Amino acid sequence: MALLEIEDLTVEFYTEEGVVTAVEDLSYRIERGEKFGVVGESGAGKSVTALSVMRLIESPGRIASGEIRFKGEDVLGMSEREVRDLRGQEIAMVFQDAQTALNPVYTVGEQIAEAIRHHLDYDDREARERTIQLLDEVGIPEAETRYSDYPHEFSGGMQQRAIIAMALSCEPDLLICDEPTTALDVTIEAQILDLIEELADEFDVAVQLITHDLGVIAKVCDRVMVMYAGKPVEKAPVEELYYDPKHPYTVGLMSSIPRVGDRRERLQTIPGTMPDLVGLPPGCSFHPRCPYAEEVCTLEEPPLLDPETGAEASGLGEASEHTAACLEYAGALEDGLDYEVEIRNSESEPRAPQGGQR
Ligand SMILES: Nc1ncnc2c1ncn2[C@@H]1O[C@H](COP(=O)(O)OP(=O)(O)OP(=O)(O)O)[C@@H](O)[C@H]1O
Repeated sequence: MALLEIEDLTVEFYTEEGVVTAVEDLSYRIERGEKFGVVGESGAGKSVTALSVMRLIESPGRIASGEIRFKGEDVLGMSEREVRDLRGQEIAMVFQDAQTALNPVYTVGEQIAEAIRHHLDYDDREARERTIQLLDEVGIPEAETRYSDYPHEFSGGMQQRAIIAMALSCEPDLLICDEPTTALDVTIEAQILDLIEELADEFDVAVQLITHDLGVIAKVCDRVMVMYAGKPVEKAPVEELYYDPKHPYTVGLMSSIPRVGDRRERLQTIPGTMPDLVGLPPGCSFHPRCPYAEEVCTLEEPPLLDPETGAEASGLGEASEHTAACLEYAGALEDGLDYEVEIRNSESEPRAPQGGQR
């Protein structure tokens, strides 16, 4: 049994424009201690997926169908009280904006200590000691003194460290990080990613890392799911995704991995934008932006397939599996996919493939 199992999850929002299917038939699993990345452009459904796991989807949204199991327990069937315990003690979440997660009127230390007192049976002194220890572990210098600082006295990076300390304070088994470094500059981003990686190993906590940046996933994760318009389009162990991407959308994302110091607009190499989720294009949702699309792509919607055998992926899939939702692997494209992956071994990080031209 995996730590987290999501099966055929569909989440809808009832808006004035119509029903928005933000997530559709999504399945994935996260093993204990695994670092799992979810990547895709804005609006792909990454945050909605994470909020569903925490049962935090609010009106006008609802989980229309599917199953969510955490340690085998049916999350959607839990009482409110059970869900609160799940959020406090088993799954913690770190958001992009540390400022909104910290209350400006309490000191940083008090806020973390309060979370510890609330979730674990610690008295005031123990909670304070544990907080100082945690602040130290997340790399806040002079943790004892900084305990009494207010959030505004912390830099953005320090605030995010404090939030991570708070998230870890109740010893969760899963830490969901939703764009944890988007608001930070590149150097601080790298430090926070290192921290998340170190702490995941030290605290033996699984991580679901959500980002629009494949470079971030490469640094931290073991396995990755690429999402497009509410659906998974590719799932693979991270190295395989980098060296042998199978979906044209993934190739486009990789071509736009920014290099250090490069703040250009990301994803500029994939022309077009995510489709309107109220009226998704027929067939493959990516076909209007895909350089390899053929007529069949406007007619048929590809499921996740094994690129080698063309077999349809079953439900949650195996952790080692590499699958992609492209009709090429059903043998349906006449001209095939025509891109090459360029690997430069002189670089320490895997490099982007070069998208091919027709
Ligand atoms: N409260 C809401 N009301 C209506 N639609 C919503 C709401 N929240 C999300 N959606 C819909 O769900 C889609 C997916 O949103 P989601 O926040 O999961 O995307 P994302 O991949 O996390 O993007 P980002 O990187 O911008 O956070 C949105 O484009 C929007 O259409």
